[in-house]
Amino acid sequence: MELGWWLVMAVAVFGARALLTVPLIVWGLVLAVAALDPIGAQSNAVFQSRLSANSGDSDGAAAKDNFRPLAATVGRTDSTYVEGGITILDEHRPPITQNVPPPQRGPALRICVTGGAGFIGSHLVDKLMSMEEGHTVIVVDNLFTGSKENLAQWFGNPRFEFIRHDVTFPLNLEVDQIYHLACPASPVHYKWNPVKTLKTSFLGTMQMLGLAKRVKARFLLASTSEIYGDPLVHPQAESYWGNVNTLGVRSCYDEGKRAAETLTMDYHRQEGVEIRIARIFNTYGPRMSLSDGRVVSNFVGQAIRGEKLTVQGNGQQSRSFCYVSDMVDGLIKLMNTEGIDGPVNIGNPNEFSILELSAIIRDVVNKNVEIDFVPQTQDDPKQRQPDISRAKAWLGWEPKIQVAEGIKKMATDFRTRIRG
Ligand SMILES: O=C(O)[C@H]1O[C@H](OP(=O)(O)OP(=O)(O)OC[C@H]2O[C@@H](n3ccc(=O)[nH]c3=O)[C@H](O)[C@@H]2O)[C@H](O)[C@@H](O)[C@@H]1O
Repeated sequence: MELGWWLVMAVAVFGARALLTVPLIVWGLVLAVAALDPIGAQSNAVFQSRLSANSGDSDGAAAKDNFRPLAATVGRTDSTYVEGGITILDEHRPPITQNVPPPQRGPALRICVTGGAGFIGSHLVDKLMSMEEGHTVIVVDNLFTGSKENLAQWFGNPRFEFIRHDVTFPLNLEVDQIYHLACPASPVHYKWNPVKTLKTSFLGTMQMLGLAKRVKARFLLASTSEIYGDPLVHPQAESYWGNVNTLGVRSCYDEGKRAAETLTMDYHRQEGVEIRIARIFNTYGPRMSLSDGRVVSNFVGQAIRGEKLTVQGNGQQSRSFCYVSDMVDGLIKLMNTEGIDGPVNIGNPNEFSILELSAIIRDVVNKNVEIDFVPQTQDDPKQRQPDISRAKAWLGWEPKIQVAEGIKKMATDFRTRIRG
């Protein structure tokens, strides 16, 4: 019988729609046979040549251009894969689950820096982002005292993220390390809203320790020399328990950080969280806020503007000043050194009275400014000098930058910002 009659009969018996499925079934059978083809490369070559023919390109290059480029799939550079002799487009690729070794965990870490938009925090971020390991850095900051400008160079970098967040509230992140710096550190700032300062120290540390526990991250607390209060032992070693007024105007910060240290140790002892406690002594450098209120930034700003240097009290009280790059190196060493078992002072043991500091700043920045003696603030510690034996022994760290050199660098930055 002629083919036309067969067709008329088939439509009458099965209907037109069923008839259309026949070519699809035939095509499926062809594919199945091809899958069993022992000479897969041959079928592949046929497939490739058909692509080439369709594109009018004899060597297949133009046809390949139609494929989605493949990014990072276990060393492959093309955008097809061959299975059973058939080349399959990338978008139809099944998940690769067999015969591929799991990705090796490299030294690049996901690192959270709370308070990363602040003075020390932003310098720490710069250093972490610049390290050859290729770390990803996630800054968490509510911008109360910090500023996005301090991080301007990193916005748009795929290894950098910024989260505007108040650390007293819960936060979920997947990270390997947490540097917890978030808290106002200038007496002017922390005394402005003491209740919030205490909440930030305690609740903020509690939230971030909870996160460290959940994701098994190593946690570094930025504590402070202020936990020694008005010290009766000089210089201050980590073994000294301090002399703090629980009721004074500075207590919100001092006692807040002392409670934060206790909480950190308890999360370590009770929950097994890997912790580090850095007791940070007075730190200075470029990028300090012009309205920070601390002595070095006040004096450098005043000297540049030609104003009198405001020495509080008689200027005989002492501090030991650490340049910010030394501080950041110390923090990173502390975080990454194994076997640390207790707090570590990070600071520069070179001690100066505030009057001596004013003389250095006049010498380096502006010899023509005068001193203005103004009232002393309540509970101001009379002396402070870190004993850094532990940092030397445990971390192999000690500061390198002398005060005059550091103040020169800081003055360059302040001049630009003050004079524009
Ligand atoms: O810079 C820091 O890293 C430290 O700053 C403060 O501690 P404090 O030592 O009181 O810092 P300043 O406010 O810079 O005061 C240092 C001394 O300079 C004096 N001062 C301050 C400002 C000023 O204009 N003139 C002046 O004589 C103060 O009376 C004080 O004796 C914080 O409380 C610490 O947590 C922080 O670690």
